[in-house]
Amino acid sequence: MKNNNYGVLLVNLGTPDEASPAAIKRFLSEFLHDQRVVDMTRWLWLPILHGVILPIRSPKVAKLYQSVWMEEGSPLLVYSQRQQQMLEKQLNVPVALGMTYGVPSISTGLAELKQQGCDKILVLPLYPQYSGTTTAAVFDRIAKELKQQPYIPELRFINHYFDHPDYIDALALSASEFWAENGKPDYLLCSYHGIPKRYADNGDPYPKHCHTTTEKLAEKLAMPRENMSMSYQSIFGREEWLQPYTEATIEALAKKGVKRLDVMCPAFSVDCLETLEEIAEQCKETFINAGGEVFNLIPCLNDNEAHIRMMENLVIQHTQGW
Ligand SMILES: C=CC1=C(C)c2cc3[nH]c(cc4nc(cc5[nH]c(cc1n2)c(C)c5CCC(=O)O)C(CCC(=O)O)=C4C)c(C)c3C=C
Ligand SMILES: [Fe+2]
Ligand SMILES: [Fe+2]
Repeated sequence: MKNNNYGVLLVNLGTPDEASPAAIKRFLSEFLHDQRVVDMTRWLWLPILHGVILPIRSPKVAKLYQSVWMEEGSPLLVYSQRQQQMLEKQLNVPVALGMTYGVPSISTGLAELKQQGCDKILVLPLYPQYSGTTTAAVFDRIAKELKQQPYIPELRFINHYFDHPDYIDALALSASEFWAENGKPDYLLCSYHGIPKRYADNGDPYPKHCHTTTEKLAEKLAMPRENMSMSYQSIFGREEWLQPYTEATIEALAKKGVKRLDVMCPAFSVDCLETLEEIAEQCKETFINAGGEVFNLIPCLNDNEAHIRMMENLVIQHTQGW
């Protein structure tokens, strides 16, 4: 390996280590304790979390995870590990994987890089669109970890890549390759993970980033704008989230006469519960029940060659001078 003394920490959200209610409860508990994710006053939120959400949601969500679980484990982890291995091979510098919640943690990822002699670290959160709920949560974890160390490495942090030409190209290529094999749909919907609307009103740029990604992708695909739009999925809790909601959009499209619908999920770097179950299973059922005929989830970029090349270029750009 080259010895520039720098390493890359790839970060994603994290996932349960088993598809059992107990493992999911552990994961959700860590995730939903983070005030970046749920900002409600602690004395109000903690009784709801421990008294209602964890006991009720864990067994329910366990069944959903079981429906997408792969032989090697949770899809989010399996694809993330492939990305780490491929990027390391491609760059020929140490690349470690760390999850904000669960294992492998950010702490073990940083330790791995330290052990390999890296005193410069580039952090690449695999969230193309910045959100305080995801990207800033990564930053918090890194700061918390390094707080305990006498020597901190030189750090660089990639905030977003929602409009990076290589990212847009990778998305466009994955759609065109999918269509070359399966034919073109009547309509393409870009479904992004949602956040509470209030967070955006308070300055989270996430929806602006999602809009830009969609616009640039539409342009690149030369897709007529009447045949393409965007929406937000994975609503949680009672307050209003970013609109339009994915499920209602899909139902309306079927009722308007769209027979074949393809959905892409550009905010997800890898396929996971939210794409493989919520979109490919639940939303497909909604579409068919409302009169649609053919529904496809275009897979996430996962370990696509173009996706790894995009990461490689991001790393090269952000390590100039190292
Ligand atoms: C409670 C609020 C949540 C916010 C805000 C939120 C933002 C957010 N999440 C992702 C990416 C992922 N989320 C995933 C699962 C997931 N998300 C929430 C809640 C919030 N997400 C929950 C409770 C869960 C767990 C499943 C469930 O109980 O429904 C995942 C998948 C993880 C997996 O194991 O496969 C991803 C990825 C983004 C990008 C985002 C904000 C932009
Ligand atoms: Fe989420
Ligand atoms: Fe979901």
